Amino acid sequence: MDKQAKLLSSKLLQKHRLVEVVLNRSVLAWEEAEEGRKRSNSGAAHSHTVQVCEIVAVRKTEDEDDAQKTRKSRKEADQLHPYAFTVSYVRRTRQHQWRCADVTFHCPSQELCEQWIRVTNEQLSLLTDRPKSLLVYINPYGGKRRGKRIYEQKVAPVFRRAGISADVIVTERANHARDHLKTEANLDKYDGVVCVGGDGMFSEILHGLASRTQTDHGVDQNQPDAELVPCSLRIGIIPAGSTDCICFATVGTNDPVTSALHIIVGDSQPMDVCSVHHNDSFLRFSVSLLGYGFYGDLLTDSERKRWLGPARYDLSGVKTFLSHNYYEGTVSFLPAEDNLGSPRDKLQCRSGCRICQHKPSSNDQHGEMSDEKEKSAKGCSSGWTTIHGKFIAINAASMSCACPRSPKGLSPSAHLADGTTDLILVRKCSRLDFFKHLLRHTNKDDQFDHSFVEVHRVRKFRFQPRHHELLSLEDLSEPVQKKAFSPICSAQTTCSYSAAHSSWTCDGEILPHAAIQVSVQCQLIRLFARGIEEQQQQQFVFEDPCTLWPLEQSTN
Ligand SMILES: Nc1ncnc2c1ncn2[C@@H]1O[C@H](COP(=O)(O)OP(=O)(O)OP(=O)(O)O)[C@@H](O)[C@H]1O
Ligand SMILES: CCCCCCCCCCCCC/C=C/[C@@H](O)[C@H](CO)NC(=O)CCCCC
Ligand SMILES: [Ca+2]
Repeated sequence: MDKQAKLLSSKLLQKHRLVEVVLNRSVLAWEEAEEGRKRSNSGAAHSHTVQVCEIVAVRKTEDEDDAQKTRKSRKEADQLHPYAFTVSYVRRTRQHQWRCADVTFHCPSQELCEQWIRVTNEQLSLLTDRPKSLLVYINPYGGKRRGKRIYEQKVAPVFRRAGISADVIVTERANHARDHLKTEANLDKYDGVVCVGGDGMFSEILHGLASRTQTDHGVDQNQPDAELVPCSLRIGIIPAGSTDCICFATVGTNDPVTSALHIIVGDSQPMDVCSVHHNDSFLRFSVSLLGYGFYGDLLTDSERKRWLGPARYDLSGVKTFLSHNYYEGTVSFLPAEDNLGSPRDKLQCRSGCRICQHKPSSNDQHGEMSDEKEKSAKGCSSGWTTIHGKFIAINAASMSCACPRSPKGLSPSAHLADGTTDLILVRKCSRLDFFKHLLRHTNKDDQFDHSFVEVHRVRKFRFQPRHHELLSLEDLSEPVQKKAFSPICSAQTTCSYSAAHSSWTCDGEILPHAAIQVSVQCQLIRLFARGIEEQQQQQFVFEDPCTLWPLEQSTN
């Protein structure tokens, strides 16, 4: 099929200028017609192109405001073009933000106007990746408690314009969305699930959808080696939380309208999910940060300060930094040797990422090894690597974890969908050194370029706190009881403290066990996103802005 072949071509009026408008299978384009340019003595024609896949909707222009505006200032030529249609499309503005722009074309006859609407709609109906029906969950208490307003004022109008129907559930308690998805929701009715909230709310949606998928396929997710079935419904994230790192790292900005437009155009971004087990029982899934030590302590403290909103992280951050705790334990991991990238290669995961498209060899898919191979690997340490040490932080980042606080993230070169996680080990060091390491998360310097930091790209890892190594297997099945904090001032020049153990934060939730086994499930879910676009793909538009809507409101 020739994508360039013209489906329609007409001379129409746009803002009193006669323009040549062309539609083919991939593009809608318009530029001032030659006669118009001659008349107005303007030089070279400005041409405009919109990808058909980025058209939001086309409709007859019936809006009274539009009609009145044009009637008042009608010139002779306009009166010859009394019928109009409006195309709403995606316009890139700054820093990965998208807006919905409108352009209106006036036609000389009703037939021509209707033909344009019909043929454009026919092309849109061929875009089968676009969702028509969505199930939306809103957390009214996430972030600055603006989820409901953000959805109603910024997102619902764009969905309506695109002809998307949405069933909306405003959650009434924590885990409402998770439980509804797990057992009640009739998922056959929907083309996707939308989460309005932060990373914690996203985690609920992920758990509901992934667990439901395993149950429907008879897969027992308690088995650490079970091959999990990918979820068929995509998830859209409308950011309305405190960190929103999953949205930021998959879209490049935390902006509700941009996210809504990625949903409308039917984008699809596969994403790795870590499954976390304690012995043979499933604990949680993680897509962003699994952190022990610094981030575990920070999150534990910040949970008590939820009432402070996003500022709780700053306060708990300072407090945790000043405590300067370290923890002893053993980390074992299975390196992703066949992966194309490495954590320090400075290759960032971007839209259409080559590394995420590379499939690992069949016997290493999902990072799985046969039991025998794995056991022997552990025994002779050829596959698994074991490190014993005292750590200030152990972080596993399955994606960059970029967020407004740290625009390049915890692991700037981590990939969204390569089947690996970046395991970052920060050993005991002075407060000043740890501060320097943290500071590098906010600037261009390499946060891994310290003697006390190492980073490994892995498919699986385990952690055993030292405290537990002396216990029997039966004891290991008991939840870890947090010991009374009993600081021991170390003999170092700087004062560090060793409590018995920390907790793991798993995408912002605290895990009940310190001894965990983690396995990356390659591309278990898909988001309505496309990864961060390279800067040159952004269009910077300098001509007259067409109407951008919904009009900016101070809801964010
Ligand atoms: N109706 C509700 N009442 C109380 N808690 C809720 C409700 N709905 C969801 N939650 C819980 O609120 C927690 C926090 O929500 P959310 O992630 O949206 O915001 P946040 O914590 O401010 O942002 P972030 O996770 O990005 O830091 C989630 O763990 C979720 O389980
Ligand atoms: C001297 C200045 C030092 C500044 C250091 C900044 C380092 C920031 C790294 C931020 C990494 C965030 C990773 C995201 C994790 C989310 O799953 C989780 C839930 O939303 N949020 C946090 O853990 C919230 C984590 C908040 C950390 C402050
Ligand atoms: Ca990954």
